[in-house]
Amino acid sequence: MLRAAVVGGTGYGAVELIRLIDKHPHLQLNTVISHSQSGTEIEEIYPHLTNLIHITMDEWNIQKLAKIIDVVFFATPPGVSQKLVPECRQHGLQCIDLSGDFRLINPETYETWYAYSAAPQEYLNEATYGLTEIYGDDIKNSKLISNPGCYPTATLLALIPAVKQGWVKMDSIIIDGKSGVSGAGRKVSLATHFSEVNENLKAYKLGAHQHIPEIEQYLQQESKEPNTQVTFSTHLIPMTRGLMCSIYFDLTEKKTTEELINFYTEVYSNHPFIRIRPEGIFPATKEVSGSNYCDIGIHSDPRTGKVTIISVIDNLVKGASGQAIQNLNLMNGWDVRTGLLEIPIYP
Ligand SMILES: NC(=O)C1=CN([C@@H]2O[C@H](COP(=O)(O)OP(=O)(O)OC[C@H]3O[C@@H](n4cnc5c(N)ncnc54)[C@H](OP(=O)(O)O)[C@@H]3O)[C@@H](O)[C@H]2O)C=CC1
Ligand SMILES: CC(=O)N[C@@H](CCC(=O)OP(=O)(O)O)C(=O)O
Repeated sequence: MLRAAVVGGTGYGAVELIRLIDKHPHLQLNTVISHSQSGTEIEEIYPHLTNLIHITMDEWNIQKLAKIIDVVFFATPPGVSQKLVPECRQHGLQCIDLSGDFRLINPETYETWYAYSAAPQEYLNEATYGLTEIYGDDIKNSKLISNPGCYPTATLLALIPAVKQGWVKMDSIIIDGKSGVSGAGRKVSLATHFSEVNENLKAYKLGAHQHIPEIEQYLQQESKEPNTQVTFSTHLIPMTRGLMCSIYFDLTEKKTTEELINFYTEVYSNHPFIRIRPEGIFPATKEVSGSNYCDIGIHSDPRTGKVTIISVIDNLVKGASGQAIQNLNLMNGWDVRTGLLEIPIYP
């Protein structure tokens, strides 16, 4: 049994981790750390946990923590984990960070897009990008995982197989992302106020989204194409969970829908959380809700020569806490599905 701590206790990422850890056969939730609510029972903040999780949230104290836990999940905003991970690693703890603090290799890029100082270089070097299906071999040997952002998860899983084959014209990629409001976390803001979001659809952070450099970094790495750039637009949609990326690109050589679907099905054949839809069928966010699946539909248009890929995830599961558990499974030699095999909640 591995003993776990979750940091950022009152947030959505944390409460989703608590749900997943609770049903994981090799994990025990030993402590929940809260910056704002230490001393408070978690069920006071989240009554849906009543009679299920009895934990009084605590404050951060590495000396105390190191004696009672083996792994720390950080579900905190940018700028927090980069200060706490070094002391965890010095005590030999496994770390999985849900924030963007360790995702960008170049510290200056992080500082530009996140407007915080970057994490110490030593730990940026140590961190492994936790896009499970693509970097599984590296994840198995890592003790510090930088969990991908939600949009990059849906986007990179959809693009990397074709990019690696050299089939994608790298200057043609357009990613149209849409997210439910829980993607913005639990904190209150005007942008996520009910009356602003309900029966409304709006674009946000155009040209300024922190996931742009993350997507470009990994597409560049996989394509070996210097200065890879993408057009990425994000939209807030009036639902709680779920994220869809509609991705468009030009092919470098002719490929039919059937050829692409067969290829993707083969690439992901040993990856239980990726489901490729048959020709003419495209996934919807509800089809993955509450689950760790990433569902992908592909269409190659013979008229225009353009490919459209639709990729959907639950932002809080495959886009955050589920993928974190999936990575922990790999790090510890457990079956990647452990604690995660769940039929999505439908309707
Ligand atoms: N929501 C999503 O779909 C996804 C989120 N992420 C990332 O995961 C991380 C957590 O997201 P999410 O749970 O949604 O965010 P929330 O805003 O819901 O929760 C973050 C929590 O972090 C704690 N916190 C806030 N400020 C500080 C601070 N200055 N120092 C220490 N702790 C602080 C708070 O909990 P407390 O006061 O109890 O400590 C807060 O509730 C973020 O980095 C986010 O970008 C990644 C992918 C998807
Ligand atoms: C709806 C919404 O606001 N979503 C957030 C996703 C946050 C996230 O996954 O991001 P990081 O961990 O990279 O900060 C956004 O678009 O910024």
